[in-house]
Amino acid sequence: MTTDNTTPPRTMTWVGGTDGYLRLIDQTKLPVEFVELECRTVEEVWQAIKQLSVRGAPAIGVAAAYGTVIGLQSAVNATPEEFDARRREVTEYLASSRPTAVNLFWALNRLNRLAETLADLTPAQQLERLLEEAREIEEEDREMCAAIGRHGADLLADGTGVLTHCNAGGLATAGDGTALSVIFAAAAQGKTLQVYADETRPLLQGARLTTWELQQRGVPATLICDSMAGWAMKEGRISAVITGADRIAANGDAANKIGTYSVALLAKAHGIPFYVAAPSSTFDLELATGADIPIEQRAPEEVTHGFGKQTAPDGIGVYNPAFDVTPAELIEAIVTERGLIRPVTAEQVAATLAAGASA
Ligand SMILES: CSC[C@H]1O[C@H](OP(=O)(O)O)[C@H](O)[C@@H]1O
Repeated sequence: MTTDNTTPPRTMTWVGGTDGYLRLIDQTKLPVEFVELECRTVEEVWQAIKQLSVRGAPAIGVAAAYGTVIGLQSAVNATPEEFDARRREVTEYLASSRPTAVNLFWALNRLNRLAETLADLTPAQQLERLLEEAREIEEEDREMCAAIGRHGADLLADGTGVLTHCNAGGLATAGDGTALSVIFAAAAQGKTLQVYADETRPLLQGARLTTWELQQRGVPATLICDSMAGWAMKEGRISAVITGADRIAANGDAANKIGTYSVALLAKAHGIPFYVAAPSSTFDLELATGADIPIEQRAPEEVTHGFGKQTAPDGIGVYNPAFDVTPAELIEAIVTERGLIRPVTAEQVAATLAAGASA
């Protein structure tokens, strides 16, 4: 619930039936404007993911699932062969939107695997079933967020100063978030927390989105520049760090927003536990380690012209990786909907994910 006891706005909502559309909060406009986009073509969904109107690994997966349904609407009266060809075209197109968050590929693969079992149905019947699966993916994510909160809340003691990086809140998921779900759950236990939110350059998800969510929920929050995290730790303001993740390898190495690795090193240097919160849909067990996690490189203008103001000379070279990888040995525990992965080892990852039933 928000401070005025209302339910927080949903990151996205499917409107209608198989001929419906996806309505989503345009996160590039927050926190100054609350604007919702109506995506009625797969190109609009692709663009919304690419430009971070919808962002955050789980939210990207849910949006891509609904985007697949939208992309198939034009083929609902085609032959089964044409419908299948269109599905492969649409899912490959959506997969090209962003490379790092594995939830995107996990959702698309889930729909494709389901479709392969529906060959006896007409395209219209298949589309009904694919929409049902997209709705299921959304609902499961909501439930995983809640379970992550339950499993992680006890990690944060009353009076904790918690640092978080980027936004791993409700806006990044279909539910209450991952890292923020742990914070919301701990606050709901009556604990007093002081959250320090890294602004998270260059796109400022922390400054724009995490602070907005925490204010909505009445959780005390302080905004800091990314460069202030180490000093805040040195001053004793921080006693725990928790972030989200976009792709976690089989050994527990975790890709997350650029700057997370630096924060994890700072936490280690100050003896502060560094936690990652993520659902099982964020794990990529085909990767033994984080060495091969694809890191998205984004446009130089995000650094030199952030939100319309030029802050660097024309022609300067820019390096703008959107993610980095934190090695498992820097992570105290990974909070999943199936419990804590601690210690963070390949064996513990496998054991926890095999636990199956969400708590
Ligand atoms: C709950 S996943 C959130 C995760 O996604 C963010 O990346 P982006 O804003 O580029 O989609 C960031 O890495 C967050 O930790």
